[in-house]
Amino acid sequence: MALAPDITDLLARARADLRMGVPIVLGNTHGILVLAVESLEADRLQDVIALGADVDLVLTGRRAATLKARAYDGDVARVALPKDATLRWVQAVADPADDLSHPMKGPLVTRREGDPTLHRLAVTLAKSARLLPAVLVAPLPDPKTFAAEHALTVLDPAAAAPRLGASVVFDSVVSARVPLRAAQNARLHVFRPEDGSEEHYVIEIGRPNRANPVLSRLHSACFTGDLLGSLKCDCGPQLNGALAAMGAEGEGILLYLNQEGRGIGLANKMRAYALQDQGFDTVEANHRLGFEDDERDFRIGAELLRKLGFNAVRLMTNNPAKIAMMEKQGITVAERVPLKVGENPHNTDYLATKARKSGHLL
Ligand SMILES: Nc1nc2c(ncn2[C@@H]2O[C@H](COP(=O)(O)OP(=O)(O)OP(=O)(O)O)[C@@H](O)[C@H]2O)c(=O)[nH]1
Ligand SMILES: [Zn+2]
Repeated sequence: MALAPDITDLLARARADLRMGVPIVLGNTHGILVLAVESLEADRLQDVIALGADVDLVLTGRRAATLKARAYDGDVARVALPKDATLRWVQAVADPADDLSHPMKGPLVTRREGDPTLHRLAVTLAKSARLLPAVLVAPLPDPKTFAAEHALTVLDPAAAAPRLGASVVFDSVVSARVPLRAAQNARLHVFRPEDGSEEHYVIEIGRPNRANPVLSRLHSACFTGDLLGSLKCDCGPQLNGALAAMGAEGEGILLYLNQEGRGIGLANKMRAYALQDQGFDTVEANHRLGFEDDERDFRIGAELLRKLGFNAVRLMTNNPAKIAMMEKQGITVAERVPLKVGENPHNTDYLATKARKSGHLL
């Protein structure tokens, strides 16, 4: 029946549940109960332990490496939850904030037997909810009944897994004229993803000919740099520089993608900043939190360009990964236009790290 939620709707509901600290159920005949560590509450932790099953604290391989725990499953590690585990302990394993001041007392016992497929899916879901990538998992012998008794969202893993990795489909919601300082003939388009994730915006300057490569920028949201004028990165000057260049040419397309913190969200980016104050660089900080260097889905940029009728760009970037992904998605990068602005004493190391570790072009 069309009134019932489909798998995309259920995934959006599951993300909201995890952010609120509500458990979800993955699986139909065999299944698991999943709770995000970031939103875990003490009474829910006790309830999970009281189920009496072997509970796992599932981390990414990156976080496990920092904790020197064996990740038998490669990209994820299943840490056996001690029966006397406290909320503080669980949070300290997941969150690196106190790694240096209160090093974990190990060793952490990780599981190697059993199938980690559902555990991996649970971590992916926590990431897509912009939470720390760490979840508590308890096996459920009868997931459907358990979910019904506790009014929990149930996801069928066979349906959920492909949706989590799929390209997002967008609806064009509205567009209207917004005269900008950099270009008076600008329009803002709002695109809404059908999976319930963040909206993205496109600023169209002039009326570029769809048959020619358009001057473009894929700009990732940076609240601190774009709005506050943070000196820790170069985002604000890049945003303004790109708009100014498009204004000077009389046309261009700036995609403002709400992928804050290279796709980890503002809260996690601030966790990364706190780690950077402890001496870790931008890449190391992401890894300690359990993330990859860059968690953005660059397919979104290509998708939006295509929706607006563009197949070729002159891309303003220093990031070769953006160029490669555009090409892979079938958008021709006719030219790379360097965008070197905004270097200052606070971001010299950040920019140098990006050049050294992420291959950014100088
Ligand atoms: N996780 C994390 N994200 C950061 C940090 N500093 C800036 N960001 C984010 O990085 C993104 C900036 O990306 P872009 O401006 O696209 O930069 P880029 O990938 O280097 O590519 P170009 O600017 O096109 O060369 C924004 O989402 C920022 O919020 C950091 O230290 N950690
Ligand atoms: Zn920034």
